[in-house]
Amino acid sequence: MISVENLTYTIKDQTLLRAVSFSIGSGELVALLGANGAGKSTLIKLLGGEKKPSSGCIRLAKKALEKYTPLELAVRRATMGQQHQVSADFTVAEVVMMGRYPHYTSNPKAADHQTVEETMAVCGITLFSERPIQSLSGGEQQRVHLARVLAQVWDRPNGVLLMDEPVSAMDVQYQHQTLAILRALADRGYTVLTVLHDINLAAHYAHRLILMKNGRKLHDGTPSEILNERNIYSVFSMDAHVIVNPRSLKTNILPLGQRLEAHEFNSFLGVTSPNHWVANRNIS
Ligand SMILES: Nc1ncnc2c1ncn2[C@@H]1O[C@H](COP(=O)(O)OP(=O)(O)OP(=O)(O)O)[C@@H](O)[C@H]1O
Repeated sequence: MISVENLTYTIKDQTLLRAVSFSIGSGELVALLGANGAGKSTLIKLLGGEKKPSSGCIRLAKKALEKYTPLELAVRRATMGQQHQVSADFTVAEVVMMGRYPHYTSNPKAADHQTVEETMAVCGITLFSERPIQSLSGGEQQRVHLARVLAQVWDRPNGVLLMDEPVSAMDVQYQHQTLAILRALADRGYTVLTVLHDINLAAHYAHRLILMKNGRKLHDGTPSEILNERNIYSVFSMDAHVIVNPRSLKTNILPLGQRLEAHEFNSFLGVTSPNHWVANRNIS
């Protein structure tokens, strides 16, 4: 449904994405994982039309993105970015209705109101519907924006959802609930690409993972195919033990953690004395 060929993005002589290629079919939930600064958000912005590629091609249903009108794209492709700028005065229901803007001209129709109610219910925010968005907690606000983005393509099972860290502010229950919603939508025909930092959450719900580092795609496959100690180290420079969870039968990683020896800690501070940090803070 969405395909990317040799996508490169350069800004001010800095190449943030290098010849990235992949495709995601209708009915697939793909998680994009990688080190900080790997280029995941840049990729989502290119797919969402917020940035233009320096070279390469993005196709939606085999047609180049630039051949669609903005309205054709808006009713079919919804993006949840990391930052959300809405005026503090809007209520929760009004923010979710913003997702329906591409679907009506002057006033929302009955179907738009029904969509807003359904997506608010799915995201567990119906109780907040008349509250000003700014009065909600960070995780609650993120669920409102999730509902807004879902509302945009709710009646388009051939739609595309591009999500950039959609659960970063959510508690563990809502992290799982959100991924379960995205998985259910993919199972109904949506094409879903989501940036995540939690590898186990990604491995539990995604059909496929794409691992990135330094603007390149390093690994692409099912969780059981690509989550191994070598690949995890190559992307995150982190030792981890990989197991199959005996209850869920999903691939799980157990990070082995890091320990900074005193000389390593001091080297961050540019000093050599082992007791420098403690001595300067009068801590016994
Ligand atoms: N406008 C810009 N000018 C220069 N460099 C930029 C610009 N925008 C992003 N970058 C750099 O491009 C790299 C990729 O950024 P991007 O936000 O895509 O990373 P990411 O994989 O989403 O990281 P994170 O996991 O930290 O969110 C980073 O090193 C970032 O500092």
